Amino acid sequence: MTEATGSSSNMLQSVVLVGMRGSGKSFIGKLAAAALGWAFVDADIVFEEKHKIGVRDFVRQRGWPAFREAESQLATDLLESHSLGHVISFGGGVVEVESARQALVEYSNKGPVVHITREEQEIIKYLNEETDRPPYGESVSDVLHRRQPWFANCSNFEYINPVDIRHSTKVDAQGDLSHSLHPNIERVRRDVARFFGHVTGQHPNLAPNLVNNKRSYFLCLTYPDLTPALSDIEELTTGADAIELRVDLLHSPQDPDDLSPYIPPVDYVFSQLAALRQHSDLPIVFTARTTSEGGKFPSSSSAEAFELFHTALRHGVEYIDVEMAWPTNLIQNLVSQKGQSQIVASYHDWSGNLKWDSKVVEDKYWLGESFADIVKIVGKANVLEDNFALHNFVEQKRASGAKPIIAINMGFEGKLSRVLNRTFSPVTHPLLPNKAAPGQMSLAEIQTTLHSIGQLPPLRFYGLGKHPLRSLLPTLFNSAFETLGLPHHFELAEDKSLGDLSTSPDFGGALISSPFTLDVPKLPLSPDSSNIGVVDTVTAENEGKKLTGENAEWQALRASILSRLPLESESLDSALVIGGDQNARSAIYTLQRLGVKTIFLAENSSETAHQLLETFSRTDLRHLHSVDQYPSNASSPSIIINTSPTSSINLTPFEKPGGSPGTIFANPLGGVVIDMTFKTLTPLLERAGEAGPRWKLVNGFDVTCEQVFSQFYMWTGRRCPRKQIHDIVKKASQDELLKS
Ligand SMILES: O=C1C[C@@](O)(C(=O)O)C[C@@H](O)[C@@H]1O
Repeated sequence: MTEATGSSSNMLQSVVLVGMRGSGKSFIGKLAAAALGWAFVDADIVFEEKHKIGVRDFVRQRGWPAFREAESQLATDLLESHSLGHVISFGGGVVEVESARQALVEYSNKGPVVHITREEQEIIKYLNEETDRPPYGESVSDVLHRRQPWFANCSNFEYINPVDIRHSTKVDAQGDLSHSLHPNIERVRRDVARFFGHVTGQHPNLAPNLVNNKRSYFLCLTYPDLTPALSDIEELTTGADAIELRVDLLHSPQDPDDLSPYIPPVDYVFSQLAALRQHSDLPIVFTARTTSEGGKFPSSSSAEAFELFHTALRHGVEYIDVEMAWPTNLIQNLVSQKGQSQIVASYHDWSGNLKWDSKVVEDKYWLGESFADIVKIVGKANVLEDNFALHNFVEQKRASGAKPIIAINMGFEGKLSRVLNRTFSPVTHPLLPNKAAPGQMSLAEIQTTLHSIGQLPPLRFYGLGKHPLRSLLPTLFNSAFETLGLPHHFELAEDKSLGDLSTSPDFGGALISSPFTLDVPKLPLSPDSSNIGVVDTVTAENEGKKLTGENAEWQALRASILSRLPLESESLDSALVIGGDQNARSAIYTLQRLGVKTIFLAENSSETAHQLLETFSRTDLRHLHSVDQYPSNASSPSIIINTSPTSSINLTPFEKPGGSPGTIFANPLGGVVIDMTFKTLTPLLERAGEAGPRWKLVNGFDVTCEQVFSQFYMWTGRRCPRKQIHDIVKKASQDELLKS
């Protein structure tokens, strides 16, 4: 098996996909290419273009050996000619030829070769339904088993295709607030983006707060089997920066309970990881805590531990916790293979005898520092003063520009050290079956304590302007602050000016709705809000001294679309924006950023339309005076956004049942229809619903939820409790009073 690539490789180095026919290489490859903004190359298609004959016919006319030779020649050529900025998918049989295997192994020393895997039964089912490719002349299962070791040897990463084709037809949704109705699309897209962003180094999935030296936390999962807890992962991890998978605590339900010592089987560990990845894109801290350091992993089983660690790197795990007591040569080898992932060097002393000002601690620190990205030292406090000694040690190291350090005292007396620790504080959650260590606190408990001891100043956030859901905003933000134990407060300040509010040192930020949106005085703008020309959020840093104007709406639109857009919609040829008022700017910008080729704007005022055409002059934006002018020869849109409840555009074509105008809903793959009106169902959404279940419906409430998530993150640097917000908004949307 080749290993994860060293960090010196070029980050534009193309990604190569190998794996069995039917494992989903093209499907995952196209999603990966879209996420990276790279081009996708299907080697089979290049083969057909080059040889002017289909793969199936080539094999029929010239036989398998000739095909294999031509295929492996092409593979070697492609690795050279497309070595940068591409996602290249190779035919499953490429590994049958020795020279192609060698070329892949060589390539894996500089770029990612990803083995796409999928359950055997899934592959067989898929191939039984498919007739385009030449028959093997042997059973799929035999072919799979023969090639399996080659795939593993030639690749340095592995990605488990998360799409369960046996269930994928059930992915459907109506225009309801609940995200959980269409989880697969969102999860698959996010997971592919996370994995490929990380392994290419384009967007390493590392915790941003850790990088910026802000306070960061990881949640320690203590389940033997995560399956029953998966639906709670979002709630459990709210506000956290990473998730610790305590591999030593995993126990397969298929193994007897009393096996001791117990090492969870590799397959079990990585199927648990894959399941976890489907419920969170937070970075994972992969830990096999040994019995001598307080865990359950046999301390003498270094070979098994390092097999797990190397496999974790292959699966794109972001942080690996390596105890300093493991053999040096094994550690060094792992470090040399870490690629974009990071190593945490850890040392635990449970005895209660660890002295933070001792040579032992100093030596452990420098040992960890010599090979890891983060050093973790955990002792046990007997008295409160043990935490002061720990704190002094950390502050000294920090003052000398040290690497990030996690320093904790276990035990009840050690809680203060958990509150003061800044980097990756391990936290628990009330819903977990048990704590990973004595004295562990929840994230909310730590925040509340930080506030009580004067370390987390309360900030004030304001709602300016007349937001359509203004009566709800304080509840949304304040309940989210409360859940995370943050001492902040949100209030409406509709008649106040940003200038007056932002001079106060406790100013945390503001949300701005029209009529203020366009004339925020001389605020430095983020690149997005400056391109859009609309500010709806103000963030404050440096005790309010550094303000920035942001746009959360486009982020909300992008999230609403990406979580619903059919996975098969790989190229977005066209989209329709209805109405040209202020929201149209963020809508057009979102579509542009998503790579939509042609955007039609239905707006009856030529003046309004022309202003937008000028702003977005680099986009292929075409003006229509009405929706039914949508050209019959243009491809049907995959995304339709009605931007305004008071749109001047005539929506009567949508008003009568069955009356969908022209080709608007004709896209066979369906798509996403967003009506930013604050009604659960509008004529546009109703017509889209009639067009079939492939159309996913989004209303103003849905978009607002996403906007709140973005604003909350911009203000606090922490993820918002999503379900809680959804529930509040859903309840409100059912309230007749809000349906104005
Ligand atoms: O190393 C640590 C710290 C810890 O032991 C604690 O004290 O919170 C919890 C462990 O899960 C983690 O790996």
